[in-house]
Amino acid sequence: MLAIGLMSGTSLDGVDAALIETDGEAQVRALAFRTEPYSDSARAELAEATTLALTFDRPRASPPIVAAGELIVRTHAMVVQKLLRDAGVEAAAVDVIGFHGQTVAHRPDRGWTWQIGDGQALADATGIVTISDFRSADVAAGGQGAPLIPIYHAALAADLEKPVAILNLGGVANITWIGRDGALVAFDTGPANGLIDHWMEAQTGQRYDADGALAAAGRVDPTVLDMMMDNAWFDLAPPKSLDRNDFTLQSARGLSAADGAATLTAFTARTVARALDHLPERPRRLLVAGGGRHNATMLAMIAAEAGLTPEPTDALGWDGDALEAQGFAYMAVRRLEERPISFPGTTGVPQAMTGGVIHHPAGA
Ligand SMILES: Nc1ncnc2c1ncn2[C@@H]1O[C@H](COP(=O)(O)OP(=O)(O)OP(=O)(O)O)[C@@H](O)[C@H]1O
Ligand SMILES: CC(=O)N[C@H]1[C@@H]2OC[C@@H](O2)[C@@H](O)[C@@H]1O[C@H](C)C(=O)O
Repeated sequence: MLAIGLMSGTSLDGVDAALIETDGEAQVRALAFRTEPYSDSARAELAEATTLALTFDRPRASPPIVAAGELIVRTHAMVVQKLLRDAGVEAAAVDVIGFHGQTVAHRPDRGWTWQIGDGQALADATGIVTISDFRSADVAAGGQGAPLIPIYHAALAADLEKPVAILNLGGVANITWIGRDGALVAFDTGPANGLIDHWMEAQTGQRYDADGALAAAGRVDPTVLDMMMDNAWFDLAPPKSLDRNDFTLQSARGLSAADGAATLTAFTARTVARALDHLPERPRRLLVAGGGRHNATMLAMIAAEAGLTPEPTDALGWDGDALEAQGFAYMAVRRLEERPISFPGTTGVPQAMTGGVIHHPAGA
């Protein structure tokens, strides 16, 4: 099948869109990828929606969040058109879209997770069958609803020596471990770039610490780092997942811009090292995807803390910026075929299950 995957991640940097050809099993061919950055005003609107959503005890239609959802659909419909144009493919040739939407709040402990962006509206706008709301069925069944990407990681890594681990350094970090027998263990490990981005914005007005240059110029404050690590969440055995706002900058206040960047980057590295302790067996390789793989300081700190050299997935021919979007395309195909996307070892759901709601375009 030809499938498009659309991901708007926790960093709120933009919409990632990927076109792949896949059988929903071992075969995956990446055909096209692009990112549509959000404007500053769109980013602000989405950030406000997430702040508001977190104050709710359950998802409910609130005008600013409804408006943010419409913004999500408009942006995603536009990026689908651009992706199709890049690829020289007609909408009619595409079998399905996997539409993650934007997580505004993730509260599996309260029995819900909330991704905005109406799947029916996107199906109608594009004329393509669209799968949305990938996480809710898993949470309703008692799972964490995240991470979901492990089944895609497993497909990509089919021919690699095991055990192997794939680390995504997005706003939040998550790890997938694949054992010799194909067993999957996956969970969120802590913040990746989210806190650093907030720190950079507040301290320097820049959106992120390009290449980790500011962190490289600072010194890690060991007391602040210890304070940040002093959190029982890191001792918790998987399955576990995070909301992008579960950690704050509180402990770093008062540090210089560079020392804060260094300390927050070291925090990400140490939480990754700590996550490796929860794996059944040490992986032979640590492959790394997501925007954080461009941060040389972060990668060096992970190497030092974890004793494993993180290898960007790009060296294997897997575009580290595209994996999440490709993953939702892959999961959309699996949804159509009723194949599982979440597992006891990945989200903690009692039994492997599929997920996502199918929307057929109006008039189709
Ligand atoms: N050149 C770079 N140097 C340092 N950091 C970078 C660079 N490029 C991207 N990043 C970081 O990567 C982040 C975006 O990563 P990515 O797109 O993987 O996150 P996301 O998909 O939004 O998040 P999540 O995976 O949590 O949903 C940026 O916010 C920035 O912090
Ligand atoms: C609730 C939610 O949107 N979680 C995201 C987030 O971003 C990274 C990490 O936290 C991961 O658990 C998940 O996304 C990826 C794509 C996943 O589900 O695998």
